Amino acid sequence: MAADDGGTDQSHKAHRSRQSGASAKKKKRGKSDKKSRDIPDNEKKQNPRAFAFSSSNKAKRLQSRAVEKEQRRLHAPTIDRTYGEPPPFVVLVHGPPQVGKSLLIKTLVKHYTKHNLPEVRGPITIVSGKQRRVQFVECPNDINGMIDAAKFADLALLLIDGSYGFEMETFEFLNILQVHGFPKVMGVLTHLDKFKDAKKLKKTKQRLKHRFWTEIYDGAKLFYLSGLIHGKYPKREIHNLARFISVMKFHPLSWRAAHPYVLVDRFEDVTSPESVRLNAKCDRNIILYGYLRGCNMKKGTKVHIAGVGDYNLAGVTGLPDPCPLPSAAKKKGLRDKEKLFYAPMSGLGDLLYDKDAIYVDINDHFVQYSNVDENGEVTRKGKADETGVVMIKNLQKSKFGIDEKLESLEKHFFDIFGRKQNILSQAHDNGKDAEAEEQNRELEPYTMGVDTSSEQSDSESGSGSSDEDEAAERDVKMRSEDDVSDKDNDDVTEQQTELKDHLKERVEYYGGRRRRKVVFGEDLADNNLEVAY
Ligand SMILES: Nc1nc2c(ncn2[C@@H]2O[C@H](COP(=O)(O)OP(=O)(O)OP(=O)(O)O)[C@@H](O)[C@H]2O)c(=O)[nH]1
Repeated sequence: MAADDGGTDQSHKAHRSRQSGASAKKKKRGKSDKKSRDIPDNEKKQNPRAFAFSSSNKAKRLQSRAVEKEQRRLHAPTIDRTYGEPPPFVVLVHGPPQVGKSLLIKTLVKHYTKHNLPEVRGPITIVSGKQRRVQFVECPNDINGMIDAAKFADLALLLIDGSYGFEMETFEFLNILQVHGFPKVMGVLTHLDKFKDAKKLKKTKQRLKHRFWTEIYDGAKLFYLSGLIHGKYPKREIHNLARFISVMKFHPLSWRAAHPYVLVDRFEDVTSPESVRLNAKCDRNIILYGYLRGCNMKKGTKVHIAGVGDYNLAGVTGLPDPCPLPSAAKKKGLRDKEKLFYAPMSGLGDLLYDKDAIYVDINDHFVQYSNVDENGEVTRKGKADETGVVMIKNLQKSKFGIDEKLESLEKHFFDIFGRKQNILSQAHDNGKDAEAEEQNRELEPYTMGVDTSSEQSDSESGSGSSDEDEAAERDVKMRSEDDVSDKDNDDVTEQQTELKDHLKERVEYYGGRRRRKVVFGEDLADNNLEVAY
């Protein structure tokens, strides 16, 4: 039929879009909106005034950002030549005596590893994240120790007794840091629980913060540890500090990056006992263990051991990492079991690596003793004639552990991590300050001398900021690391020349011991002394 043929080429009537009604209106509105949004760029340029900044603040911000970007571009790029797993970053904890250095390290180690550290001795390596290890070191209280420590610190935590104020040790150390490339520096105020009056505490915090900023650079990080809870610093504050350390960016210092150096975390005397017996002062063979930093070390190089002298290396050997990074591939987070640490000098950790052996320390309650009891009977049956069993029995008989042996060696030999008496204090004892000290000795402990009251009134006047703690916390949370660390570095170099010509030292007895207080220029002029609480 004809009707069937026409079926294929039948022309349909075109759709007629609606000209009126709700949907037509909506369509029209959509089109006009689109038009207004797509203003072409050249149109904007034709009328620049219409698109200028409406806020002067915004304009200023944008301009300074542009200048900053430009300046950063002009800086010589720092080349990081390290490859493989980077060695742990060294966090040095420095401060005058009794300020809380050991306690801070113990609390930080507890935070990271959930283990209690019995004592702080030598470097303590911990895994702080999937890609990062940190080594905590307590700075000795003498000037030689400070000089050595300034050479290897990547970050220096300067502990300051907030209840007393700045002490000379802090400024001496800052001066030493200046000539060692100035690593990152952060301040930590302790003993703040000694303040009874909250208002006074707030003012002192602010005063110390501004003084810290003057001495280092504006905006230098200062943490507050408000007191002790069950003999430890508060968890929240330690969490913030640890977070800051974990995310901090460390820029390689150029001299260090070009020279190999090792921070020794363990050493061993391998001289044959016979030659020591024959001559107690014979030349010793010492093995030093530690992470190699900077660049590669060649076998024949001469090395300088700080405080000991220059020596030839008999050999250099690569050992398995005693505290490896967790395998990043498998898991997202860092599980509790993997939180590793390595502190051979502090008596923490189960594994001890030697050149030719690994010592495994097993907890007593996991050990099946096969020792012979008092009656001569074997308490638990084992194969008595096996060599391994005999060796273990011999070990059980040994009177002195490896630690005691090392200790006795140290006494006779040298003390790498020694805590010698403060050379400076000795000098002062003998020198010009002896008189002043003698006078101060007559004063009661806990008294501050003549001008105490004037400062008290001084610290009461003025205004305090209430939002410092919040700001610190916020800072940790919303950290834009790149900007901050870059700024830090720039600021430090700018300010290095301005440090510390304007301060004086005052020796006094406070809190039952001798302290060297820092008195600043303006305080001297005003005859103002600081008061604690
Ligand atoms: N009230 C109070 N006591 C603190 C605070 N910080 C530390 N201490 C106490 O100060 C004492 C000394 O602490 P340490 O950690 O041994 O100080 P240190 O700086 O390692 O001391 P040295 O190794 O002798 O230089 C300890 O008894 C601590 O409990 C604090 O913020 N408030």
